[in-house]
Amino acid sequence: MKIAIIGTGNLGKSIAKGLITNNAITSLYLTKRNLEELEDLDGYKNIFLTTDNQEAVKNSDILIFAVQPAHFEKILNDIKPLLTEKHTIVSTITGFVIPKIEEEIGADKFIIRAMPNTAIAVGKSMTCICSNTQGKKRVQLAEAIFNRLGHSLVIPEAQMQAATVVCASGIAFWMRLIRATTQAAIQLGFDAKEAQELAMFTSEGAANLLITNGNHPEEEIDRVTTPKGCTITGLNEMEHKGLSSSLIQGMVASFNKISNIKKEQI
Ligand SMILES: NC(=O)C1=CN([C@@H]2O[C@H](COP(=O)(O)OP(=O)(O)OC[C@H]3O[C@@H](n4cnc5c(N)ncnc54)[C@H](O)[C@@H]3O)[C@@H](O)[C@H]2O)C=CC1
Ligand SMILES: O=C(O)[C@@H]1CCC=N1
Repeated sequence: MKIAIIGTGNLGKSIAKGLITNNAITSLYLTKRNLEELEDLDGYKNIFLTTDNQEAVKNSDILIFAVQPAHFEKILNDIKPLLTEKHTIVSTITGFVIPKIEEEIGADKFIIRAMPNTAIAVGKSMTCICSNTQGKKRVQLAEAIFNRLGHSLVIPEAQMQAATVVCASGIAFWMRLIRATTQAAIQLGFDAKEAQELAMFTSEGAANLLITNGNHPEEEIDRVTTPKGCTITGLNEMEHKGLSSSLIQGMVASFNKISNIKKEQI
């Protein structure tokens, strides 16, 4: 696959690392305004670093856009004359809806919106995907790419804003939970390194129980909560302090912020 990542910042670089580690490329063009931060990716076979988006577009078939929302429109305009039948446009840009992309480059283009997360760097991204009418013909291609780099789900575009919060921002939310459990483990007597080890692998185990068994989280909780025991005592105290409620309210606030990002683009 001849892939270009237009805007190799935090997310773009994570995608690049995932693609390289999984041998998922024939060639990979990485573009960025300042290439210094990509030095560690220099020198790999078939990887090209450039500030020239047009060069990347000409030499690639799959174009993954990972720039800030405010920069996307101008970049689309710059590369529009170079787009041909061979190109599949994959946008990871938050809040930039397909009708707006079609307005810039035309509804005849194969347009996919993908919402991955930074765990794509280690092949563990939960990526949601949707497309325009033309892009439906290439959704399977997008699924194939993102399934190599984790797990993917095709959704209607109307759910993309929610997917951004749950999956993309979700990495930060889960990190904070892991950090908080690490802090608790330190208070309970472990040194910092051990505390993080306990927190990381316990959260991995919890997620894997659900992935492997397909159970509801409460079924797994019932297996752990001994009557009159320490687990239910801790859980109830967390809920008295608003654990579930604060997570839900935070995610709804995050969702509402995306509506403002969209308005800022108009
Ligand atoms: N960071 C994340 O976890 C996620 C980000 N996103 C979306 O991905 C996009 C990028 O986010 P980040 O990587 O966090 O931002 P970032 O600011 O780290 O990366 C953007 C990159 O684009 C480059 N850039 C700017 N103008 C350019 C141009 N004309 N040509 C080529 N490169 C250019 C910048 O130099 C920068 O390296 C945003 O739209 C964001 O909403 C989506 C999902 C997850
Ligand atoms: O925080 C943000 O706005 C972007 C979108 C999801 C992850 N990072």
